[in-house]
Amino acid sequence: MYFSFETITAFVGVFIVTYIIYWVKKPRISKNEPPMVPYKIPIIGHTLNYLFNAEKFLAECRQQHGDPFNIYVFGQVNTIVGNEIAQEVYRTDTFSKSSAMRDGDSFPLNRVLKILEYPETLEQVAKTIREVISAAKLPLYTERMQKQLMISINKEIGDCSNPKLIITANSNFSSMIARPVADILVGQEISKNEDVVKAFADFTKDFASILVIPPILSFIHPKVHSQVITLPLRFGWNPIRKHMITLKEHLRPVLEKRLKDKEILGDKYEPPLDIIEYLLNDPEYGTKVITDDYLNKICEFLFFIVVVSIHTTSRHITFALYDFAGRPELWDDIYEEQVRIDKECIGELSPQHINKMVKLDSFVRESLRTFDSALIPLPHKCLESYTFKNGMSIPKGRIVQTYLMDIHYNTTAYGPEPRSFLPYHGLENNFSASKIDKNYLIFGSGKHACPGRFLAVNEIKIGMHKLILNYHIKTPSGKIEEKIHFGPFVSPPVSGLIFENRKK
Ligand code: HEM
Repeated sequence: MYFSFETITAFVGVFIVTYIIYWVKKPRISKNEPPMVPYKIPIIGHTLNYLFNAEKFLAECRQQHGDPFNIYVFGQVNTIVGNEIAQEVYRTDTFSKSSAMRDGDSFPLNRVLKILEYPETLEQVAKTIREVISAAKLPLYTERMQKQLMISINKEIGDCSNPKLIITANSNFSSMIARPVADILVGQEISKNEDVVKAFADFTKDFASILVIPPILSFIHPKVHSQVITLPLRFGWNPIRKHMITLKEHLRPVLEKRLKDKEILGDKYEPPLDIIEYLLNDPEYGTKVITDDYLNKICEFLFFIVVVSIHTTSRHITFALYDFAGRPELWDDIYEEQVRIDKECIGELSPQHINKMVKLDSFVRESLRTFDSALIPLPHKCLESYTFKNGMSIPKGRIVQTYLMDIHYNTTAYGPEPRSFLPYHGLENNFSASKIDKNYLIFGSGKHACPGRFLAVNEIKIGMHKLILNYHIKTPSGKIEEKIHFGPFVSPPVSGLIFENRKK
C-alpha cells in the first residue's frame, strides 16, 4: 500500500493534535476526590454512556461507587450528587447555578440576553418573582389566570364533539401557559395581543434552535463549543430578534402611558398588578423616561422570566396530561373531585377552591416526581474548592450535576417500588405539589429553590381542572405513552392526546 507524503503528514498531524488534547484534557483527580468511574476510551470517557444509556449507566455508577462519584463527559469531569449529598450542594453558597449557566456550554442564553452577563440579574429576577408572585400574593391573580387559561383552551382545543387528536410535540401547550404568564408579566393591556403571546410561547423553542449541535467541541473546551454554536448570531442571524421587536413595540406605549398617568394622577394613580409596574417602581429598574436602552434592558429581563417560567410549566402540564390520559383507573376519582369543586364555585374558581383540589394536587406532585429525567438539567458550578461533610473534596470550577432519579426513586421515601406512579402519595403524607422536601427536588432546595413553583403548580392545576371538566382525555394507544429521552434528560411523549367533549 502506498501513502503519499501529504497523507502521512496529515496522519501525524491528527495524531499529535489528538495526543495534545488527550494530555491537556486527561482528568487529574486528587486523592480526596469522589471516586472516578473507570472508563476505557481516552478523551471520550463516559460520553457515549451518558448520551445513549444514561439511566442504566448512572444507576450502575451509583451502586458501585456510592454518592458522590465523578464521570468524564464531553472532555470535562462532572461530579454527580445523589440522595445523600445533593442537599449540601443546594444549601451551600459555594455552588452556583448562575455561574454554571454563564460559563457553561450547554445553554448560552447570555449570548442573546446580554443582561445575563451580570451575575446579579438572576438574583434580581428571583427577588421580583418572590415579591410579585409569592404564595401569599398568588390569590390576587386567580381570576385572571383562569380567564386566560380558558381563552387558550377554547382556542387551542375548542369544540371536540368528535374526538380530536391534539399534537403536542411541537409546543407542549406553551401558548396555553404563555397567556396567563403574559398577563402577570406585562399586564392586561398587552397580554391580549396574540403576537405577544406567540413571542412568549415560542421564545425558548426558537432560542433552543441554536442548541441542535451536540457539544462535540467541548472535548477541546466548553467555550469553543459555545463560541461555535453562537457564531451565526455574530453574523446577524438571531432566532429571537423578532420576539424582542414584538415585545418592544407593544411595551413602549404602555410604559409611556403609565409614566404619564402617574405624573398626572399623583396619589390617585392606581398601579396595575403586574411585573412591569413593579419594575417601574424598582430602584434598579425604575425610570422616568422610556429610552431604547431602557426598553432593551426591560425586555431582556422579561424574556429571561419567560424562559424560566413558560417552557418549564408547559412541559410539566403536558407530562401531567399524558400521565392522566394513560391511566384510566384514575379518571373517575379525579373527575369527581373537579365536578364537586366546579359545582361549589359555579365555574369561577377562588383560591380556596384551588386548595380543595387535593387529589389533583397529589396527582400533579406524582407526575412531577416521576417525570423520569435522570439528572436535573440545571447544573451547579463549584466556586471554590469544597470538602463535603463525608470528607471528599472537589476543586474550584467543577461542574456538579444532581442525580434526580436517585432522589425521586429512593425506597426509604417512596417504598419498595418507587418507580411506580403513586397518585395519592402526596395526599396521604401531607406533601403538596409545591412543597419542597429532601426527597422531592423538582423545584430545587434551599434559598435558591424555585420561587415560581406556586405559580407553576397553580397554572397546572387550574389548566387540568378545566380540561378534565370539559373533555375526556385519552392517549392514542389507550396506554401510557413513551417519553422521549435525550441523554439523561427527557421530554413529554409526542404521540398526541385525544380530546372529546364530555356530555353535560
Ligand atoms: C414546573 C415548572 C417549574 C420547574 C420544574 C422549575 C424548576 C426549577 C429548579 C429546579 C430551579 C433551581 C432551584 C435550585 O437551584 O434550588 C428553579 C429556579 C428558578 N425558577 Fe423555576 N421551575 C418552574 C417554574 C418556574 C416559574 C413559573 C418561574 C417564574 C414565574 C420560575 C422561576 C425560577 C427562578 C427565577 C429561579 C432561580 C431562583 C434562584 O436562583 O434564586 N420557575 N426552577
